[in-house]
Amino acid sequence: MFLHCGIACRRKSFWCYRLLSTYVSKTRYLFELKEDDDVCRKAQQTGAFYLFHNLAPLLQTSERQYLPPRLSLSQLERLLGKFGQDTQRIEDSVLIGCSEQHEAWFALDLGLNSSSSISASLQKTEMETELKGSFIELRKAVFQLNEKDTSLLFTARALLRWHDTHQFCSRSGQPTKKNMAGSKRVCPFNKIIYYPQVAPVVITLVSDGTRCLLVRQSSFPKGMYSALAGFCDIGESLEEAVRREVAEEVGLEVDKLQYSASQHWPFPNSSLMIACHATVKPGQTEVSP
Ligand SMILES: NC(=O)C1=CN([C@@H]2O[C@H](COP(=O)(O)OP(=O)(O)OC[C@H]3O[C@@H](n4cnc5c(N)ncnc54)[C@H](O)[C@@H]3O)[C@@H](O)[C@H]2O)C=CC1
Ligand SMILES: [Mg+2]
Repeated sequence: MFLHCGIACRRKSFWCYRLLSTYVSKTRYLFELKEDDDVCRKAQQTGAFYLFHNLAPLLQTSERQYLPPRLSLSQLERLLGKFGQDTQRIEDSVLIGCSEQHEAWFALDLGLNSSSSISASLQKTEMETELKGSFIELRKAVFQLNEKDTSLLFTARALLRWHDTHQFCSRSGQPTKKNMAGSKRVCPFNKIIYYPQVAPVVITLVSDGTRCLLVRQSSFPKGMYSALAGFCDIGESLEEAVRREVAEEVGLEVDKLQYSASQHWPFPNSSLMIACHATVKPGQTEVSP
């Protein structure tokens, strides 16, 4: 019976192994990196590092496009050495993804004051010269980056900012400690675990069937319009948030709505933008901002 089970299981695991897609294998590896500090530390040896300075990514220009250069661990250690920094600072890096071949990708901000070493912000201009690139505000660079780099740098910015602003336990007041991957912070005093926060936001294109409604905030650059957006309140469903935001901001009542797509948005804090199409009742199209 035992033998039979053993064979069956082995067969089963053989099939499981064979059937694992590259995507599933990558996803499980990322999960392991988040859960196991030793595996993550090992992954840094063969990984690649994206650099930031005060949340602005290091970018190089190539044919009117921006490309984020990647450094190996030894290149990063050499750089830190050159600027008189302790390699301990690498502990501040956060995991942002990995390749299909399991090369792990990390992001490190050299401009923010480090939490794991006493070193302060590194000089921006000197670093730009050394690295043959510029630290450019992500919001300004976004239209000259490809989709894959945008997504990685958005994740990196959001995670780096979250760690920078969540260094203390809100109950004990003690410094919290980040795990290697940066997927959480723990208070060593009372063991509370803090996970990176994402605020759900609805963004809705309202239409009366023939026209759609675009709006602008006074803070927008001249000529910029967008669909209606707003943060979800605690206790609300997605549908309730859309109805409330539309009523609050333009005084219209939503009749029907449909989910369309979603996107992570790291400005100013991490939010999940959930996009919907909404229609108002016929004849009820008087806008009151
Ligand atoms: N991708 C796009 O085209 C657009 C993106 N957005 C983004 O959508 C988000 C929400 O848009 P708004 O019209 O500003 O929201 P909103 O209409 O909910 O108004 C903002 C106000 O909501 C309150 N608020 C409630 N929860 C909040 C939270 N978790 N974080 C910050 N403020 C909170 C604050 O009082 C704040 O002043 C922003 O992050 C903005 O960057 C907004 C418009 C266009
Ligand atoms: Mg709004």
